[in-house]
Amino acid sequence: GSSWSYIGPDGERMWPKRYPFCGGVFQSPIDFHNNILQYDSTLLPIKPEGYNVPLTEQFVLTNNGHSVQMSLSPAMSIRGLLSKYSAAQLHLHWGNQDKQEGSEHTVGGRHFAAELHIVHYNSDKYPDLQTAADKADGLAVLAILIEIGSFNPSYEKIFSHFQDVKYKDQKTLIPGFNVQDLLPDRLDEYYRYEGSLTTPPCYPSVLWTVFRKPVQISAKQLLALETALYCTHPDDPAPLEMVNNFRRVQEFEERVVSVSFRE
Ligand SMILES: NS(=O)(=O)c1c(F)c(F)c(S(=O)(=O)CCO)c(N[C@H]2CCc3ccccc32)c1F
Ligand SMILES: [Zn+2]
Repeated sequence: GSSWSYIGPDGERMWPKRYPFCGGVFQSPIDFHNNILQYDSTLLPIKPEGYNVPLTEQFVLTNNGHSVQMSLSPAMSIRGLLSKYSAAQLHLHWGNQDKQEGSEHTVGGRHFAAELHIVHYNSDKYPDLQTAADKADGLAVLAILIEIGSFNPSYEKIFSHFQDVKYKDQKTLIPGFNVQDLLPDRLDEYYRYEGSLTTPPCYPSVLWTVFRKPVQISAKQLLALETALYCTHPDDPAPLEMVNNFRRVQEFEERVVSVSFRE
């Protein structure tokens, strides 16, 4: 029941009034353009561990009113960072059927169709996501840019359940699958910077890894994402479609984005 939205009186321009960090430093998302990128040869490939979750396990898919989120197993983690980061949840950001440009991060000022975020917390230092969420070294989010192309059977393992989570607070169970199949194949090529949660409370606690290579889903899959879900409860007299749930790119002065790739 958080009191913020992406549109209207509680929209992103008003977030800082209730959530001061949203008007603070190190805010995300940002635009990746040439004169802020710096090659860093020390950046290691991201190494997912425990991502291949057996069919016998289940993920909880929830409509939380802002996005559709899938709980992840704490047995899932990523290596290659200073600490071990354990997976907590994944969720998506997208546009609408008339403007299919709903990614949060942009490249050369261009939006992708959508963006997947896999949220991890520093499990070397903190017991859970809530404790880690407001700590400077608390979170690591993997961002996967999504473009229109061929049908993606891995994303379909999530998308095929949208009819069961149409409305706020609805949940359903998804059999385990290899979450690594949601990632592009090049885990060694990415943008890296210190930023924030892109939703309130906007804590500046996120080490962002945005993969250079986008993944593809079909036009039909993207349309399902853009038209299936509502921000409101089933009985709400004023239903609100869950569309355009992306924050605009933030000012990025005197900050550098490290890249793990040359040209
Ligand atoms: N784009 S993003 O990766 O920054 C990001 C979101 F975009 C987003 F929507 C959520 S949420 O939990 O689904 C809803 C708002 O908290 C979270 N969840 C985070 C926000 C802070 C927090 C605290 C406890 C549990 C989850 C989260 C999030 F980290
Ligand atoms: Zn997100």
